[in-house]
Amino acid sequence: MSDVIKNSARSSLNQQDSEPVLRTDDVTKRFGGLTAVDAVNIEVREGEIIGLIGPNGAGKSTLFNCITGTLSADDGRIYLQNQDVTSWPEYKIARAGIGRMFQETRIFDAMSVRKNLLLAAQKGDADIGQLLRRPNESLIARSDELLEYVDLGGLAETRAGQLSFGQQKLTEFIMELMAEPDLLLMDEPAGGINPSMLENLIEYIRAANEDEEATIFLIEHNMDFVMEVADRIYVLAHGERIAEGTPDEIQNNQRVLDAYLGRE
Ligand SMILES: Nc1ncnc2c1ncn2[C@@H]1O[C@H](COP(=O)(O)OP(=O)(O)OP(=O)(O)O)[C@@H](O)[C@H]1O
Repeated sequence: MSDVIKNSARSSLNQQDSEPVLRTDDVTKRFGGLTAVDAVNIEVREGEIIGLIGPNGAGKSTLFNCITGTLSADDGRIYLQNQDVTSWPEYKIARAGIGRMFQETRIFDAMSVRKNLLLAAQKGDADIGQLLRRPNESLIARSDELLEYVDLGGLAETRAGQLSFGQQKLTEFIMELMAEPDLLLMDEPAGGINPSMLENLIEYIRAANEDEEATIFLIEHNMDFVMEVADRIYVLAHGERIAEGTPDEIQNNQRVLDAYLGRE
């Protein structure tokens, strides 16, 4: 599996022509006198892997929270698949096709990996008892397929609490994919992952992107990781969008370097 990914040249996929899955139009969020997100415009197109970086306190999490409806934006608009979702509640945005993977894992330790995956696939009004007692075959097949993806094939019946932190993160990643989101937001996926596993994680994210057509928007502090995995990167500093470009462009952008050195 990983060889397939390694050998497949990163397709340019004509993403420039694809539809925006997510678009923010001058999104602004204030906390008292502090403008945490200041008229930020971003666009994530179908099939892209987009990075969101910036120094501590730049407004990255606040922007994510506005997109998912966890916080409501004070100004500006947010569009999901061209639909204005700005004032929608969080549950409705989640149902509209946004998945979110957090830094800390949210797995049920006492349940098997498989049950965690099946639960993650549930739609809002599913009968959970029924889902776990008599899961449908296609969901089981999908959970098997995704477990193979991240090389956790043998662990379906293992109690999730027995997995290592890295394995739990991978489980959480495929839990999100079970629900087939139009857009997956990932909050520091590389955080806490040991260095030897980082290359694998990059391959898994790319595999999901290429084979599952998952569109991914991720916050990341690990520069090597984000430069390798992302097609394009947005940079925030003090709530403002200060740059957008390919990893090469961002690495050579003086304004970005200054922001990280505290010169902004
Ligand atoms: N609920 C809140 N109430 C008040 N201020 C907040 C709140 N949430 C965030 N802030 C402030 O807004 C600014 C942006 O914070 P945010 O967490 O979005 O930044 P970040 O880029 O995600 O930072 P980090 O990389 O450190 O996680 C910071 O100054 C932070 O202190």
